[in-house]
Amino acid sequence: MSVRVIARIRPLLKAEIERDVIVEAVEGEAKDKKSLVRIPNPKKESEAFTFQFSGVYDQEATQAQVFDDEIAPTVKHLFKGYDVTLFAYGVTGTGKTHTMRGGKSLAERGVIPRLLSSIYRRARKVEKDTSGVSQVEAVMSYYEIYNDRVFDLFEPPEKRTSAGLPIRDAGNGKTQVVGLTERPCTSLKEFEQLYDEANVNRSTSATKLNAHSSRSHAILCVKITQTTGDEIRTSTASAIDLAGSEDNRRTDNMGNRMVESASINKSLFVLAQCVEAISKKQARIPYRESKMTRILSLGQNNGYTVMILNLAPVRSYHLDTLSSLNFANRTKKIEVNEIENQPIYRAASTKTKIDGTKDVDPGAPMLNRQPLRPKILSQDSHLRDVTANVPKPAKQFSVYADKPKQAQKAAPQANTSQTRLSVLKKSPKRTSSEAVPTLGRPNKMMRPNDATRITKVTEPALSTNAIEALIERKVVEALAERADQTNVSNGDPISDEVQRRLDALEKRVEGKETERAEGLQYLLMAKQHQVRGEEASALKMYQLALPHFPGNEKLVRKMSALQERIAAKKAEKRRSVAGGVSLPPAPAATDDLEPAERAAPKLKRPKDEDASYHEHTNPSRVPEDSDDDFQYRPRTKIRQRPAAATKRAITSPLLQTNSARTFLPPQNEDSSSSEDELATALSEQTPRTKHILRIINTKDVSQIKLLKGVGPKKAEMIVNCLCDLDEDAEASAGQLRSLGELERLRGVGGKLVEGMRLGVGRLGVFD
Ligand SMILES: Nc1ncnc2c1ncn2[C@@H]1O[C@H](COP(=O)(O)OP(=O)(O)OP(=O)(O)O)[C@@H](O)[C@H]1O
Repeated sequence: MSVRVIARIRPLLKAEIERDVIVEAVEGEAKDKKSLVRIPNPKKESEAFTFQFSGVYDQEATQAQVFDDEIAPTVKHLFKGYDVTLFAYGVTGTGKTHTMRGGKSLAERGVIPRLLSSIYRRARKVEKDTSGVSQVEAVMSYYEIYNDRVFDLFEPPEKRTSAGLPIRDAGNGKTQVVGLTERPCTSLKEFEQLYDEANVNRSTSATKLNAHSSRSHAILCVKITQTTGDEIRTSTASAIDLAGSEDNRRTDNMGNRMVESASINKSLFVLAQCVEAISKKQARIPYRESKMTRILSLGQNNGYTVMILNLAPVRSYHLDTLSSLNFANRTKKIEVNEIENQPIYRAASTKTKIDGTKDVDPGAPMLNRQPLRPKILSQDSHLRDVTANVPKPAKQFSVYADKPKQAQKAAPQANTSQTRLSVLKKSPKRTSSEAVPTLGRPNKMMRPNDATRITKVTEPALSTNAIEALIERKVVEALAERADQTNVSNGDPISDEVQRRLDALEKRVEGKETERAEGLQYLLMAKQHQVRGEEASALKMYQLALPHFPGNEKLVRKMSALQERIAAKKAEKRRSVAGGVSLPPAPAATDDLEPAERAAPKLKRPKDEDASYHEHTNPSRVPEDSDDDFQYRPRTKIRQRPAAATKRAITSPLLQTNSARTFLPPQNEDSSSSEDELATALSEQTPRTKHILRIINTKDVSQIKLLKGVGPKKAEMIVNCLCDLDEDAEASAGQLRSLGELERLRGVGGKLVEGMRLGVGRLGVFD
């Protein structure tokens, strides 16, 4: 089924006024529930755009209503073994944290505490209904992604390492954070205490748009384990409060806030790129370009995914709201595999004693797979209806037989945990020796004379020895994994003196790298602002970057050119105002205006005042003069495409990815054509070349420097060149498409590229 998207419009805040409300929730076809969001066209107020979602909640909607209608139904699926992912998405200050966490009072409690309450209630019911035969346990982990680094929120900040926790792929589209604390949590009270304590560790700060703005993405995972006899079923509910995208023209962020903001915007930008790539069915989805997208794994993960789109109702958010709506519109079309986690069966590890009797090792886990089922494809089907009304498709594969045939006959829909439970109740409890043949295989692999066979139908494919070997391998793997995790979080004790020296060394190295990285971040942001025509903000960024590059004359030259340009524009504006001429809006963004001008009543401004929103998506409207007199000559030019290639302006992540198909003219498709060409070019490369280009195109110094023969200085140089290419109309947004292009970058050359290739080849991955 597809990702279920619901929208929630928050009430007005104190400083907002009723007549600024432009977003409304409207009834759709179903009269009992609102399902449309209506918002005016920023270019023509008389027109409105309408977006349809699975549910739309207006300003009056309560926390209970949102939870009961949209989230509560997922708990049932969680207990059937499906993973559930809930995430709140929206611009800063639109109510994500309010929706997910909520307030302290009962009525104000958000989705997360209500979800936990519901889980505990259901767990008690399961235990009661089975007279204690089924036991349910819940453990929690809670972490944040701050500046693209993962930190455990159950650990106090002073215990954090600057690099954060590593993440790795855990198969099935899941990503695992290594070394994360898991806290068992037996009651709602216990949860609330843990959750509140952990939230103190979350990075929040005041910004102009939100006094308690989340500066990180927070991910709460509740893993529930249901044990019924020898069957162990686990599933995880993940509740994610994403940080909100920020248009820094409105936040006035500076310093750390700006760096955080850049990181938040970048990850949301990657998320939007992922959604775009999925919707265009592209071969490469850029999940790996940000930790948040790797962890969220939208469209890769199995189970149920619900996105809550938080919206502000007022005009000041107009363009951001449209971008969010467009993003959500695409997200709702993403298909997610509706596959429950496979149960694990304990027992069945038998050792034959000398006297011929068998010894049971009850602790040994054994995988007992579900038969494969085809994916159910449906759009916007309601979660509640999925198992209730949609009949399970006929089993098309029989890779592993789950139970002896008799049991299957008694329960024809053997794929749900409920039926499995009922089978367990009906049939006498399995003994360990019976458990062996449950690992049946397809007929073509069956061994007719296996001594452990019980029924003719489900002959075991593996001998007892093979099963034991399999179990042993699994146990060794599990132990190795655990050891791996322990190593990360608790290394061998070392003396205080050594630790002190290590810390000092780490700080020195980190300090230098962070300094440079911070400087580069400011430069990058300055360039982004400049492309958008936000010259005042660009200047601020250059000013912040300057201390990181002392004595850099080129930077100083850039800044003074920019200053002159801003002054000239202001003078021109003053002249035109004095002359009473109403000029069309300058391409420069609103942050170049004086506050009084910014607050000027809409009527006095030309009807095209929101043009800045369209400029970035409509190539023909990119401010032509924005770069001309301010010389941004890329240090490296690459002959690539004809001059007709579109210039791609960079804007806030939401705005940029919004090709705004709903309302923008068709030529906007051009904005993505360079990406398409890039994807095609990349898909034609050899794996080794692709690997190198992928690393280079991350523009991440820490990754690039690891390529053979590169090192930190060269890596930085390469990143600088790529950033320059961002400005170049001929390049694909600073993305390289071939090793030839890489070779031609300043300071790179064929020898170095060949070295990189050999270095990658030596890893043996691509041979
Ligand atoms: N449904 C609502 N009812 C009452 N107040 C709300 C609601 N939604 C949001 N608010 C208020 O709006 C303000 C901003 O909300 P919140 O902090 O949840 O935004 P956010 O989207 O999480 O922002 P950020 O991304 O900056 O963290 C808060 O004061 C919050 O109490």
